[in-house]
Amino acid sequence: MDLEKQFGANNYHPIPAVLQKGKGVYVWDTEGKKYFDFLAAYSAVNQGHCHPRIVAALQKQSEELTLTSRAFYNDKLGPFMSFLSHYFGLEKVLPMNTGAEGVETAIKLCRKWGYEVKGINKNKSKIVVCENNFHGRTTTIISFSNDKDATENFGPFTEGFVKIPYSNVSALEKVVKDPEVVGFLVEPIQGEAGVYVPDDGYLKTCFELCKSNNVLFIADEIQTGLARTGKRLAIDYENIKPDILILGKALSGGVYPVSAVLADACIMDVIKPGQHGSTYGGNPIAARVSIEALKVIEEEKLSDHSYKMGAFLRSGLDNISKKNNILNFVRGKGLMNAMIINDTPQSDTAWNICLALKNKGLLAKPTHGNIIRLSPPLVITKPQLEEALNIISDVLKSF
Ligand SMILES: Cc1ncc(COP(=O)(O)O)c(CNc2cccc(C(=O)O)c2)c1O
Repeated sequence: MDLEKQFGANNYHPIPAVLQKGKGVYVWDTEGKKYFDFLAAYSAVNQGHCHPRIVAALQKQSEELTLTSRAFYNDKLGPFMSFLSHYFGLEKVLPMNTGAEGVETAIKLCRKWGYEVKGINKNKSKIVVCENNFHGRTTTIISFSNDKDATENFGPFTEGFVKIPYSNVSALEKVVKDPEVVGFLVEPIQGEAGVYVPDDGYLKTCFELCKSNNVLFIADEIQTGLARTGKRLAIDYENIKPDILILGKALSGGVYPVSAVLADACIMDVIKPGQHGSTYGGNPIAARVSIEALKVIEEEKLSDHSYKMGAFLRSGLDNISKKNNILNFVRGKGLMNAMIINDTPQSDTAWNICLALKNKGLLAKPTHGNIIRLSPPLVITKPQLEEALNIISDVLKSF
């Protein structure tokens, strides 16, 4: 911890736990203390820490071929692209590394489609986004953030984005008719803002509004995707096939940075050789690890399991909130949930609750003041949830 403080940029404020080992839903600190991991690296470790099949894929590929760049083909990328295309039902895949790179790729793809297919005036494209969004930390992405911490003194910002309130159909209806609007970028559940679940039907209505106005519907499923919310993708709750799909985090089961952008050929083919890419994008380790990570989700039926365990977790938390007014209420879908603490966002109550949870063997972290996210690896079992609920109940009783 001290070395990080001495030599590291001060760009995080971690819960004071120094972790050394992880397995399934558990992590251990350097003193050998065991914790439930209720953050799962913000939904990057859906399959559980160090899943043996995913680690084996990483190990095997790392002894064969790690990186060639896209100057050549490699024997793992085609199978990766084919697997993703069939699994998500979109024709083409553009592989990148981090979530933000995926979002940036989607923005560039949507703009280019706007000029070359929709036919809008050069450099006039607009992409609609939602207030309180979180899509990453690059300069263009924070250009459409309204979070002061994310934007202050990082200007000048990228133009071409229109912000509207989340979960508000008429707000989209007003702006989507503008002929220069080329896309609507949305999180199916707003994760970083505090696990805001939109009204039922919101996403479907927005999708239809986009369709009827020749605007691309861009689903950022980096945090909500891959069984986290109890479905393969969060948009599956409303049977939406997005024009552009962005994946990341658990795409590699937390063992390697992998992201990907998917779209049908009529959109993806606007990108020509030499117009976009990345050194590590589509490398053989990323490809082989991700195929295994997706197979684990499928074969271990993690979507159904996440759905059932999420319902069990929320009902347990609802029972706690009935007996303890420090827990205002709970919200979420599948195993993407948050506890809303009955105090002001400016108070440090949620932080102190997380410190107390840590001392009792459960790691969680507040987002935006009084909201504590609860997103364990999806492999968590009912007995483990019962034990975790007892820890949460005991801690909340002491506040
Ligand atoms: C919905 C969504 N979109 C994009 C990103 C960016 O992904 P990358 O971080 O891989 O570039 C996210 C990331 N989500 C996220 C959640 C919490 C913390 C942090 C952090 O930057 O420490 C990131 C996300 O939750």
